[in-house]
Amino acid sequence: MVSFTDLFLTSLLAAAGLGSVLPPRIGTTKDPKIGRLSLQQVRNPRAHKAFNGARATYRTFLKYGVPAPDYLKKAIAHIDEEQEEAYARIKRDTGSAAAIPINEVDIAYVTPVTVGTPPQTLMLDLDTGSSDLWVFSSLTPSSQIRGQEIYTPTKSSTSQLLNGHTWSIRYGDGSSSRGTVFTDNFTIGGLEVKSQAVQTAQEVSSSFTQEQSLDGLVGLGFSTLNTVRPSSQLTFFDNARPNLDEEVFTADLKYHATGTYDFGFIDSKKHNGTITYTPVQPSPGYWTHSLSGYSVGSGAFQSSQISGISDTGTTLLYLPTAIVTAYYRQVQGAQNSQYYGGYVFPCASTLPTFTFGIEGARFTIPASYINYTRISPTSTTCYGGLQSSSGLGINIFGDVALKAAFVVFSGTNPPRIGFAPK
Ligand SMILES: Cc1noc(C)c1CN(C)Cc1cc2n(n1)CCN(c1cc(N)ncn1)C2
Repeated sequence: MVSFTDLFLTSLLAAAGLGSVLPPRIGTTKDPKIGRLSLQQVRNPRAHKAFNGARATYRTFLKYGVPAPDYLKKAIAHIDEEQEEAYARIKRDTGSAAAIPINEVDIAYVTPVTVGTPPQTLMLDLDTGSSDLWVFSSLTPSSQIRGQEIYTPTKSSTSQLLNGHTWSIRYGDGSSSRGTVFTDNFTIGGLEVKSQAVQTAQEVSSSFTQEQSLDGLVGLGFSTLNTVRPSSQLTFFDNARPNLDEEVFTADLKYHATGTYDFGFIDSKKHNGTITYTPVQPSPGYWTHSLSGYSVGSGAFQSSQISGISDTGTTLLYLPTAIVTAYYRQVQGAQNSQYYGGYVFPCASTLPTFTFGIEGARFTIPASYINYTRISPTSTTCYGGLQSSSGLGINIFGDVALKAAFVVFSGTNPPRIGFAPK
């Protein structure tokens, strides 16, 4: 038989958050035959603070009506104080920084970062589709620099040459860069990584030279894709992860507006409703996952697993030809132009929306995102934000799709990616 006193003590300790130190709490089942009460205990889920023994002893004095000695009350305060200090010392890092479109059609987004001591500020493209952190630098030939900010390692007291290491990268559009490697302090949005591998460009292709608003890239793909040799280097996220509150970073990219990248936390003010997660295949190193299907305008949703990569460094949405033709079939005057290298249509066309599925959730890309840009400032022909992936060998969920959602890149084990409405 369980006495009233035991029940009282148990409920008192549970209420005091001490339930976690008790054997499991008591559930109740009544046995009609013998009128006995058997109680199965479960943990108090709310008991997350450390145990204060002095407080437990104090309560025992109370329980038996014995005045507690003064030293006991002081002991309770001493233990509480030390526990609070301990919690404060477990510093947990987070960061938050702007994602600024570099031109009027959101061709890419750049984020202010600092490198070195004293800090040198550069505007870099955070790119989940690659894993090299490279910058225009004092080692880049001046003929290849046109207005970009550069990192000068010799001006940083914390820079160190990574002797004998080089890198070379080529992107999907044929643009490329290569060079040498330093380590230095690197921060994004207040989140610092000491001794981050910073790849200094000794050569960049003309398309980077022409992009004066972009001083380099921060690869946020998996570190397996890093091109530094003889030993590959870790991405900023992989270096920061052990100190982050949560092993995540989020992308809140916006149409013709500045959004944010957050590291180490999920800002509930940036999304509405639930985040739908889906598994990520981390090999060979992209954020590879599947869509659960699509629909065009108000058409019926077509369920089908569409594997691809969520890539913040790619401007447009590239999907299988069958889906893309189904979309542009709804657009009067649309055609797949070899001359312009993709689907184009009269700029005055009324475009349908495009909806993609993540598991059971649905995300609709507004027509305006797909009316991407005029072929030229005076042209009446426009280029689509949705294009065929047939030449790429992979489907790419680029910025046109990602800016329609709040996206959580979760470096947990196993990795996963989450999409939420916003
Ligand atoms: C193109 C383009 N994309 O963004 C910008 C800026 C441009 C303009 N262009 C003149 C310059 C340029 C080319 C690239 N970039 N910048 C950024 C990285 N690129 C990627 C990343 C990635 N994950 N996948 C494919 N390419 C290619």
